Amino acid sequence: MANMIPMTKMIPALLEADQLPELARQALVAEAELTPKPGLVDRRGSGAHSDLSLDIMQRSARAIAPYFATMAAASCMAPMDRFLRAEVAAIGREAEAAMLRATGGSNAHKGAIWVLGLLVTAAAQSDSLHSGVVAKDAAFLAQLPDSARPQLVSHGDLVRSRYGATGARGEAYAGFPHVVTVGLPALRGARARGLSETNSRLSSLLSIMASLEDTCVLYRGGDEGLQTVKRGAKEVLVSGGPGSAAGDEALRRLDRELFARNISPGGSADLLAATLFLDAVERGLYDVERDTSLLEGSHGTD
Ligand SMILES: CC(C)(COP(=O)(O)OP(=O)(O)OC[C@H]1O[C@@H](n2cnc3c(N)ncnc32)[C@H](O[C@H]2O[C@H](COP(=O)(O)OP(=O)(O)OP(=O)(O)O)[C@@H](O)[C@H]2O)[C@@H]1O)[C@@H](O)C(=O)NCCC(=O)NCCS
Ligand SMILES: Nc1ncnc2[nH]cnc12
Repeated sequence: MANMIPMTKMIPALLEADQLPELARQALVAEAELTPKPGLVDRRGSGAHSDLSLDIMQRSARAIAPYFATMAAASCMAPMDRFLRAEVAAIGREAEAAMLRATGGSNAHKGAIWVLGLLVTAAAQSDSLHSGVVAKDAAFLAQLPDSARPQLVSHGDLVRSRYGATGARGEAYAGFPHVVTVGLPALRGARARGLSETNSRLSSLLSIMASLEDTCVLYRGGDEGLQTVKRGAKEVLVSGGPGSAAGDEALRRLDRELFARNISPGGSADLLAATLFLDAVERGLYDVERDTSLLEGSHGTD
């Protein structure tokens, strides 16, 4: 695997191209560690997953990070065209295989490989670190043909034919609206209101959950399950949000309900990771010496 990045290709402003994969890894770990997340793996346990744990999520993040580096390197050396799209798709499929090896066959981060892979590739050759610009470039790349796409039928395909949900592909083709116009404003709005970093990240996740057509939820819980997730997330937010007594009570109710119905908002979790990634990229957060900037505040205790 060629993951050397030419030193001449620097990201303008504060980031260098080889810092992007590390930020992507940090975003995945920060998402996994964020607690308490309804139905999802977090520091408390496995949520609605019998085959995932925090340790498995962390192993998966470590296993796929080198592939983000390979994508960034490929992006530095090529224009944004169908050849780069094909190369990134091939690297993405290698990353999925590495994830499955690291997790003993569990699907920890398939959606995240797609979302962060596209964003890392776009950011590595963007003249701007503005989240909207990076997301738009990533959308352009996603829309180019994936010539080696296997003929397998995924859960997303089944849900698309049953409910018409466009899922992870639709989110990317549209320029990641749940990241740029939902997750990021919610994260920053919560910070501006003085919420802790943990509660700001939870507010961002819940805002995404309140409107996303999450194909993981649809696959396991059907349309009724999706309405439960959307309604429950809105209820937490309108009750005062995470950190308020009523909001925390509504969050605990939602968590119990998703656990009982075996529903997990995995797509929303991936888009929270993408939100944290773009937030860090735009703010030039990466700190080579300390290597911890994005992970601070993800422990559920601040
Ligand atoms: C475009 C691809 C992502 C393939 O998409 P498709 O829809 O065909 O495939 P799925 O297998 O259904 O995976 C999609 C995953 O995307 C996440 N997701 C769901 N809804 C959305 C949404 N609206 N927006 C964004 N992202 C979304 C979600 O991933 C997370 O959930 C997974 C865990 O869920 P779980 O229920 O446990 O899943 P399983 O174990 O599979 O099933 P159960 O039996 O347990 O129920 C976890 O992976 C999270 O990450 C969906 O799962 C893309 O893969 C693709 O085409 N790749 C080709 C390579 C390529 O072009 N790459 C380029 C850039 S890298
Ligand atoms: N924390 C999490 N729990 C379960 N599935 C996920 N997919 C991405 N992040 C996840």
